[in-house]
Amino acid sequence: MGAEVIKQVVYTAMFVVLVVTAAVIVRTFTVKPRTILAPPCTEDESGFIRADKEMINRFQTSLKFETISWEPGVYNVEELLNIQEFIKSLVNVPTFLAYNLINLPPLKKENVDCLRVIQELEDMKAQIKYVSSSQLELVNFVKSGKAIKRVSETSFVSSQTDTAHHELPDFTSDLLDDNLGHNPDITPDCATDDADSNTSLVSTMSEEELPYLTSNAVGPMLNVAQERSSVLNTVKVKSRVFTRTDKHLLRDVPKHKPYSYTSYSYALQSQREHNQEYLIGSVVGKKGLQHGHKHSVNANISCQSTTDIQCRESINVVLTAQMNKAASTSKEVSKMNCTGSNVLASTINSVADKDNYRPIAIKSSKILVTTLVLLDRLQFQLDTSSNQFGFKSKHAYPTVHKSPLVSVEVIANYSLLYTVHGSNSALKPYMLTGHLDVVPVPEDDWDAPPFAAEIKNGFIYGRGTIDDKHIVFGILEALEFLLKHDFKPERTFYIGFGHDEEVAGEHGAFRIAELLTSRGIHLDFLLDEGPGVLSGVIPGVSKPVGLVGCSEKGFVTLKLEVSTSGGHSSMPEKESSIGILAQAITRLETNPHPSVFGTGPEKGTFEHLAPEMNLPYKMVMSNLWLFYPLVSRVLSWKPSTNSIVRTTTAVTQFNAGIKPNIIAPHAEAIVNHRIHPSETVQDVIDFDKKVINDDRVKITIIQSQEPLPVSSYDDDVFGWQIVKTSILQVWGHYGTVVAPGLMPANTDTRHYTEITENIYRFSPSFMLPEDLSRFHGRNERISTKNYEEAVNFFYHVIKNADKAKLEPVHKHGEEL
Ligand SMILES: CCCCCCCC/C=C\CCCCCCCC(=O)N[C@@H](Cc1c[nH]c2ccccc12)C(=O)O
Repeated sequence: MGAEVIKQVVYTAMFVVLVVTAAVIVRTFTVKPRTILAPPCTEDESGFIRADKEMINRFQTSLKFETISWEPGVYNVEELLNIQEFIKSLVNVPTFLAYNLINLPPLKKENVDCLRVIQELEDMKAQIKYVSSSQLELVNFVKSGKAIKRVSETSFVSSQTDTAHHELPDFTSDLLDDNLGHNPDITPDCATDDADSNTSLVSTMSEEELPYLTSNAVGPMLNVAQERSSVLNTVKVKSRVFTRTDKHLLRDVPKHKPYSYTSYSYALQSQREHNQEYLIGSVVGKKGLQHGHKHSVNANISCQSTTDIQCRESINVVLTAQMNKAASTSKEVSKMNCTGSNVLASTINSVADKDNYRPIAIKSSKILVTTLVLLDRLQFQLDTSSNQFGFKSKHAYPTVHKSPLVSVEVIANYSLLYTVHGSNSALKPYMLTGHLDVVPVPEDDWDAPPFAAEIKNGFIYGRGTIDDKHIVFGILEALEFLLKHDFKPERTFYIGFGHDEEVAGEHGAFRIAELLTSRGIHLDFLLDEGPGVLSGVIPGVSKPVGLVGCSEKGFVTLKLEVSTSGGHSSMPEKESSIGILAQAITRLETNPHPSVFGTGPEKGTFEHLAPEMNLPYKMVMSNLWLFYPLVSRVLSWKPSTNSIVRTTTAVTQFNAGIKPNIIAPHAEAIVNHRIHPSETVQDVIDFDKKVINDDRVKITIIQSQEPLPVSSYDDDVFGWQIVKTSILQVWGHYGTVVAPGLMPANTDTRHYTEITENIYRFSPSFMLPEDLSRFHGRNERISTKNYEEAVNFFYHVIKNADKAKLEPVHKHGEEL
């Protein structure tokens, strides 16, 4: 009886194994590859855009002007010093660090630490070029003709410039020079005979001479030319004067050091309660010979007043008097400290003295500045919303910027929204997005300097090459090419370049999306950065894979805190805050969130790729119904593939302790989870609490985002087909296959979910496994060939998307 049962069981088992094996074999050999829609794009095909020297050069130039997004937050002095260390490492590279240090109440003099940091920052500024946020405010002010209201009280402190290299024009000078001549009444004749011959006049700069202006500043600046004469009451003083430093004239502003080529702007802020208006005056000048020579300068002094009549009158009178005085004593002018810059500074100071205005000095240097506001706590708020971008889009892409089909809007001061108007309003618009900012470069051991855009062995090295400037400039190149070749789109499309993607896009992409929503715009699809063409990254596939992110993981950043009583280290308790927290962290790391492989778009990845895989993989991947646990385990081995099978856990910060002999009363850590689409923020927190299982560990949410919806990757869906076809047109000749996938990191797309259901994430970068660590890491680079491919990819996207629909597709592929 027993033997009979065993026999039955064995036979049944053998039968099951046989059936399963047969099913596996049948399945392995019947899964069909997905249809390739488009023919590969060959070099002779009309429309192929060749990356000539100029194109590469434009891209290189863009890489030299970086805007680095710092995580906003409150930093203590030590942290600030670390940041400072980093900033120091940028000295001597043509990099602009755009940041604001903001803190509000006045600095207490007795706060030695704070003063020390500020002094060091000041010293540091002598060596670094900054991009000014205040410049834009100046421009906006001039444009609007009315006051700029500031949220907080701020003082603008200038930076200095090393003139030796990377000469860049000062756009304030251009702005203000244009104003000269509006009021010929006040043109005192200052000294003219002592000017050094090396001193060249700061004359009005032509557009051609301003190639590196920030696009966001250029836009409003150029528009302003026609308007400004009518809205401003301009006082012009053109003079040749002598200069020394003007440090004693600047109130509310730390001392300046001598400078070599600088322009100045001064503003008065009304202190009247409900009347916060600005008066802005500017001096631009170029200093002549140094070292023992007279410091001659050719200065243009210009003053635009606000709508505050009293203030305006006041400054006009004082300025006129000052300049007349300078003119009448021209030979003595250097002695009396009547200088191009300080005439205006002293004028403003006198007005301030008598009329209760608060002077604000903006000393700018070419493309410049940081805004440093001194505060009374040992803390500084780093405000990343004031970035500027130094790429020459307007000049490098003249057809785009002059085309009547294209309109450009500056959003949230620094982001850009292009609308390319199509002729057929029946066609739903689409959108291409990218971002202008980059992450910092903490390491200095790159194979080529991170901000020099050097080409080595066919690769352009530089921060931003793959994240994300190849997209920004790829799009602009393609559009320039198309418009030059008389492309007139039928379908309207938008191009959005956010300025703060690296710190979550809360200002840039958010506002762009908000604007589009307010206009009632609904998009057919949107394409943003994402995985790319991956070669050797996905196990079992030898062909390159064009992986398109059809969903994006969510995230939750948690703060874990433990507080204990602390005390003397000679009499410790059994457990410390550090020990308790370390234990919690260890528990989290040793208990990863469970694999949910196959419940999100990663399933589609393998459905698409199984037919392309080598035999053992093909068998396994074609039969996920059987091999799920095995595949999930194998994918968990490598960080890149592990990221798609589960919610990941990364402990990113740990802070505790004050001194070797003090028991740390407080320890805290930051944990960053990326959430798989089949889980929620709450699921993650519940899991963590269970794993930590210690009430002494306080958990708070710093920031979170639920995973994003999964966009359709059905072959009938227009946006998916556009992206897929365009990938194949460019990379098809390598045998590339396209597959949907899950974006493991976050992008700006989360801000656009209300205006389209179809969001695709794909970066036109060809990546080998070792390239994945270049994102935010060392030696970020792109080959010149790849950059050419990126441009051609966007060319095809724009061309393909202009069709009402793509050719019918016959579908293959099935559920695995
Ligand atoms: C079998 C499949 C294998 C899958 C392999 C996956 C390969 C992935 C390849 C490339 C990944 C590219 C990652 C690029 C990331 C660029 C975006 C980025 O860096 N984002 C940052 C910053 C960020 C953006 N938005 C937010 C919102 C909230 C917090 C941070 C951010 C990031 O994600 O941290």
